[in-house]
Amino acid sequence: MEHTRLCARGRAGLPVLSARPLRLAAARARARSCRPEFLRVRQPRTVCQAAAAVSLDAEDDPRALLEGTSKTRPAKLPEPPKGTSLFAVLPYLCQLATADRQIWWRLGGASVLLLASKASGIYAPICLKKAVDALGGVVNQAAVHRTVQALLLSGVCRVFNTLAKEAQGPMFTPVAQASGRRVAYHTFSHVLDLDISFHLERRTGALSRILERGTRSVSMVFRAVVFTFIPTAVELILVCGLLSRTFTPLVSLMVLGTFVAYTLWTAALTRAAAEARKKVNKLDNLTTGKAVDALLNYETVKLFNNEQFEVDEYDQYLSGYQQAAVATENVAAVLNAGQGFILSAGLTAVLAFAALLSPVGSFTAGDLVMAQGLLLQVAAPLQFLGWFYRELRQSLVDMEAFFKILTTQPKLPDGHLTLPQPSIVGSTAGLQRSASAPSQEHALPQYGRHHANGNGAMEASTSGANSGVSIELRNISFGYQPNRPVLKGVSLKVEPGQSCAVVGPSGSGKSTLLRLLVRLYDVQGGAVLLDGIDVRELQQGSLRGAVAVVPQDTVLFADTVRRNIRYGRPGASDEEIDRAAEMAQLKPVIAGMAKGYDTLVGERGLKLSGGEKQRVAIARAFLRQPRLLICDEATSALDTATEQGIMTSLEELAQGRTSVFVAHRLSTVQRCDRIFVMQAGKVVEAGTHDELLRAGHVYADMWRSQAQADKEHERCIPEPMEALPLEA
Ligand SMILES: Nc1ncnc2c1ncn2[C@@H]1O[C@H](COP(=O)(O)OP(=O)(O)OP(=O)(O)O)[C@@H](O)[C@H]1O
Repeated sequence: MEHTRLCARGRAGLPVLSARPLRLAAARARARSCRPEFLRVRQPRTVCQAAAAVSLDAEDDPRALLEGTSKTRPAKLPEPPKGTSLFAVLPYLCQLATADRQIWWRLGGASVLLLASKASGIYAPICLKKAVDALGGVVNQAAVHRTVQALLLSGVCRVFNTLAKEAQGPMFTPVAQASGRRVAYHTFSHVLDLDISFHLERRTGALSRILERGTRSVSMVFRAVVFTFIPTAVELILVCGLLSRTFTPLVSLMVLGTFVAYTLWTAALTRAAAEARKKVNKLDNLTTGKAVDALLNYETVKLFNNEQFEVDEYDQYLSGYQQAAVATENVAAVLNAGQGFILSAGLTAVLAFAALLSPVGSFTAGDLVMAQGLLLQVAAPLQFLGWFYRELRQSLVDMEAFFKILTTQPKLPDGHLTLPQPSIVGSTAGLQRSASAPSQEHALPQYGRHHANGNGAMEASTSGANSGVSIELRNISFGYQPNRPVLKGVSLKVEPGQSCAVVGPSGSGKSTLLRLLVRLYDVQGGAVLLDGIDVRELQQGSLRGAVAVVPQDTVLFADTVRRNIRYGRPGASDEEIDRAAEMAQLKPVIAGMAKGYDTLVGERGLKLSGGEKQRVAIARAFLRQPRLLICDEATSALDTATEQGIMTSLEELAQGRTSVFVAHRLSTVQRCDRIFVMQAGKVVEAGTHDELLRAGHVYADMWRSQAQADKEHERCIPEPMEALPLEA
């Protein structure tokens, strides 16, 4: 445990970064030592890519470590407790542990071992008493024999005591570990279920610290109770019984008095330390959050030459943390000193009074040796108990923030309806039609069937058949903040299978409109309807399972190209992935990679260019074969030639589905069935490209100015190199 603490907090007790950012930081250092000209000559982004490459290529495949692990999902978590006192948390932990079917025999085994270890621990001083008493009279050969026998037996008892104590760990640890896994599983799942606004309000680094400390606390409390508090209580009862019998019950009362004073002192000071700990935790969250933020924005930091600025800001948090940590350490020092004093004074008094209060002649020298042994025996875990109690209090503080997250309810309650399945079944097209070696199962028309992985992605598309959803926005209004409306009464309709475009100036609310379509937020007025159903009444799984989004900024997982594409439909075969990559014009890029599909793309996909990342997102959409395709500036990072090729592919994908394109470059959406022009949160015009040009308003102006800009751009393109004179 001490080891874990050191790892988590660093040697000086300061928070350190988790392994991943550390690797990135190490890679950054290595990248720094490279010749900057070399890095710059290749491509501007190479500094960051080199860092990612060094950190990730060197890694072994983590999946190799997971062979043979359990695939069964952990049982549901009990309701988190209302408070975070030990009495509120204990029933929660009991409920947690009892879900494990092994608990009862393990608990029985651990109890037997506990009693055996405590009994043998107590019997050792009794043997010592016998050894001393044997030498109390005439010291002859027989007396020495008896002493040696007693000493040997005492040694055996101590060995047995240690073995039985150590065996309790393997007996109970699987239960504690299973509970830890269960808590971590459900917490992670819960956090993923929370809505986007929860995540936008929090820093990822800080959130991960809260979760990490929370799950650690659960196992800490477990250990404190099962391995320390209960065994110490059992030992105390046994020792007090023995002391009462040997001396007088008053001696036992004095032992109990020492324990009570010790506990009260510990409790009082720990309460004060808990307040200081809360501050330490907050600063710890901020420090980690700051570091993670800077590392995630590594490229920006580098390009603006702001390393020192970032380090200075980080250091401010570090110094705040340092102050708060020193304050808690001071409280801990006072606490430890008081505990030491109470224990030493109390136990000395117990021994002295045992001799004074007991009738003369009623006890032997051996009895005093035994009492000393017993008291030391019971005091040893007590010193531990103090540390454990402090840890326990701190764990309870850590749990407060953790339970707060666990009890946070998503602001978007799930609906109960599912999208009606498309009724028209046509011939298979898209991936099935063109996949080089489709599996037999996938070769069948599969309308209305959700994929076995449960993500709801459609597995087939139609050529000519219509599996699209209808979209209707009824006078919707929305703002991220109450006093700043973004959408002000937007109404529009798109028929199933139609393609539409949303265009307009930056900040007019186009992406916001798309977020409302997939219900990342709820509208504040009006309604969003898909297939005539208010999205608030739809199960979010059913809604998102029918949609594929190609976002404005694609961020990839730190995994292989193959796994990143497969994310569009986790059950997809390699052939389907290959076909999707082809449709997204990604194959030439993959062919140029050393490990092809198995190339790692780096942290957040940093090893790929913006256009390549965008094409991975497009490949995912092809794989998903959605009923509603949403492209938010899907080709903005591509050159014109690649853009045209991909637009043709996307148009093919869009056939028989409903599609919504947000684009700034109007030429990419002119073939859409309907174009909605937005300005300042309102739809100001709607129609086909030709209709809008004829109308001669906003769209026509945008078109003219873009055409003008394109012409000027063409004029600026220099002549081919060979046509230029070699010397001016
Ligand atoms: N999460 C958010 N919280 C608060 N305000 C936001 C949030 N996201 C967007 N906004 C604001 O909402 C407005 C509309 O943003 P939106 O992204 O929808 O515009 P857009 O038309 O898609 O712009 P662009 O073409 O530049 O992508 C902007 O003023 C933006 O600052």
